[in-house]
Amino acid sequence: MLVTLEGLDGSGKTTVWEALHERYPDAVFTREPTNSWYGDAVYRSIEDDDADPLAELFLYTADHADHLSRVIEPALERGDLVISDRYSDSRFAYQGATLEAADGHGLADPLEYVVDVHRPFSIEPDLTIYLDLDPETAAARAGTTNKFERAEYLASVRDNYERLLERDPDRFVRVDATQSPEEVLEATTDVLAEAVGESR
Ligand SMILES: Nc1ncnc2c1ncn2[C@@H]1O[C@H](COP(=O)(O)OP(=O)(O)O)[C@@H](O)[C@H]1O
Ligand SMILES: Cc1cn([C@H]2C[C@H](O)[C@@H](COP(=O)(O)OP(=O)(O)O)O2)c(=O)[nH]c1=O
Repeated sequence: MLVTLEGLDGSGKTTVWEALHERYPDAVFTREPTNSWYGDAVYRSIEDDDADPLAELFLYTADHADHLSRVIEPALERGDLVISDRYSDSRFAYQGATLEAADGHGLADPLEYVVDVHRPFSIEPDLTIYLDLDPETAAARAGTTNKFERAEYLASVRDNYERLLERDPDRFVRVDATQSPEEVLEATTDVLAEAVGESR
């Protein structure tokens, strides 16, 4: 079973993901960007304020393809529970917003384009937990250390996440990320326990 955690920078994904290690000791914990050299390339791009948005999309997507074949597919074939801190929806929301800000880069609907790029080869999560937080609080928590962590940009990323939730209401579960870390963890654990129970 593939579970993904999504949300704006600073929404508390990594905090929850780390706490879940203890609750699900047998699960495979993974993340995007990954710790491979593809992931290193992605982090170089994040630090580059002038990165071409389309080039950046394909760097992230290369990292995702490698993540699928090296980590996700083998784990799912073994029947493991996989919990990923960010996954394809981050690309749909973030690169959709970056391309949109670049006048769509000639694309009629950047978010749909990014979804289409993934469709032939990617694996859809069984469950996506969306940590919902307003962009101002998210940017403040994240510390605005990179180009993606500014409130204005995060507002358009959040709009994209809302589109994704609307088109896929059965896969997404929204968790209110303004709650305390303990409450966010409890809500996430409840959702996970139900989903894991159902899949047995
Ligand atoms: N529920 C919460 N309420 C307040 N602060 C939080 C909460 N969850 C995480 N934080 C803090 O916000 C910052 C970003 O959290 P993090 O888990 O790294 O978010 P993300 O992985 O989504 O970027 C960290 O300093 C973390 O301690
Ligand atoms: C996985 C992924 C991340 N990102 C962005 C979100 C983050 O600003 C940055 C690094 O991701 P991450 O290390 O998960 O940041 P955080 O823990 O602050 O949420 O990359 C994308 O734009 N597209 C993607 O596909």
